[in-house]
Amino acid sequence: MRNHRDYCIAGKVALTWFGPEPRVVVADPRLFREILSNKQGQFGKQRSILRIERLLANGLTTHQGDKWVAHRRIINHAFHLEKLKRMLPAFAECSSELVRRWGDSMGQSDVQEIDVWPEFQNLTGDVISRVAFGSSFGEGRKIFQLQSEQAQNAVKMANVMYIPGYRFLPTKLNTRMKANAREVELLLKGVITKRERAMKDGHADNDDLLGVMMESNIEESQEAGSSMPTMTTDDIVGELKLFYFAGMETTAVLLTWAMVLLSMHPEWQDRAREEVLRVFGKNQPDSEGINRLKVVTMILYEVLRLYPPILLLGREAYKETELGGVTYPAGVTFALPIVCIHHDPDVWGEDVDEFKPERFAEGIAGASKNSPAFFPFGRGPRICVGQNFALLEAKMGLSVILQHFMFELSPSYTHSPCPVSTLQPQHGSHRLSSRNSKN
Ligand code: HEM
Repeated sequence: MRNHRDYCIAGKVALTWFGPEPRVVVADPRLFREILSNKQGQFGKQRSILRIERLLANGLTTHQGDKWVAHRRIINHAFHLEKLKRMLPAFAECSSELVRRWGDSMGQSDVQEIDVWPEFQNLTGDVISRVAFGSSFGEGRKIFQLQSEQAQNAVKMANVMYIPGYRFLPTKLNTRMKANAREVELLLKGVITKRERAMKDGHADNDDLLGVMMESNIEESQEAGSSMPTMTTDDIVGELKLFYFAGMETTAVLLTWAMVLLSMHPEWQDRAREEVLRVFGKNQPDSEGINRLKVVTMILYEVLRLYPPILLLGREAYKETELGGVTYPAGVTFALPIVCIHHDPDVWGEDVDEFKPERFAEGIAGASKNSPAFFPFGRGPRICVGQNFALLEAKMGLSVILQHFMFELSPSYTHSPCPVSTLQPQHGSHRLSSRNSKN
């Protein structure tokens, strides 16, 4: 290997040592795009991260090669905007339940402190349970609770991961994780078997994620001329488990930071509410109206720029590769810090750390200097399959809240974004004052 100076390109690439592998940190948006686009197929997901992800769910994020291609095609279909429109009533129902609960807990008073971070975790868990399973929402909810516990356990486990073989020891944590995994699997297989039976009998309601995924699984295998479905039941279980991990906390932190920033910038809160009331009045938001929300979209993009839920992506050179004029040996890992690119003054201007949704007035392409540098959902073939889902969910949630409440930060709030599995408010009890909107 050459000396580390060889690995620095224009001050935006630096070599660091993390664990047993050399890591190259890439903070140049052009190289960032080149790696994520992976046109020559030389980059794969970082193998050490894949091992941790597999502990939680064996799904799209951990698949490689042909299996990933086949699954991605089926899942893309399930997350297509047209399909998501059919799921909109489920999004609306969960958001309305949330504001109903907030309203009830306020009783006669005008002002109340609400800890929105756990509230949004519950909301996004409910949404994924309802959107994924439709009428089997009850089982979905139980799965969501178990998966939330699994995610917390996985963070604990990652902290002791460096002890070789530790995860195979019968510790309390390992035993609990195994028991949870078994229970989730049983519940999911039960829901899938029930749905398969209903599909055969011709009375399945296929407007949910599970139904759409099972339908496109059958279509895909028919197109390939195979009598066997492309995805097995175990594969579907893996993908459903993944949706909880990939989609729950990410969207919950997006909504949380959106509430924080709109509390800090009441002028933008007013503009967003004005838009929501102009488009929907007090009616339930519909997909046609959601498409017309320009201010709310600009706000969500700016929140994702300042507080990207996923801070860093990892790629590994699976073979010797040339990048920015430097040749790297196979096995080098590239750390792609989304958060650094999103806070680079050379890319966004001197006001980079300010909340200015107007940057996105002309869309994403025009928001940064020279070339697009907005990567909250990644980029290239592995780009987040759930980004339409997440934005629809966030727009629905925020619109319904704005229709019913005005909000400001509680005096007890301390601003301290903290990277856990996602970028979260460190002081978990994240209080905000809310009161009924006079509009
Ligand atoms: C604000 C919310 C979200 C953010 C910021 C986000 C971010 C990301 C990012 C950065 C990646 C790329 C990872 C990589 O390249 O290694 C990704 C992948 C993925 N996301 Fe999301 N995500 C969000 C919501 C969701 C939702 C709601 C779902 C599903 C319900 C979802 C499902 C997935 C899946 C399955 C992948 C793997 C794609 C693949 O490997 O082909 N995400 N997400």
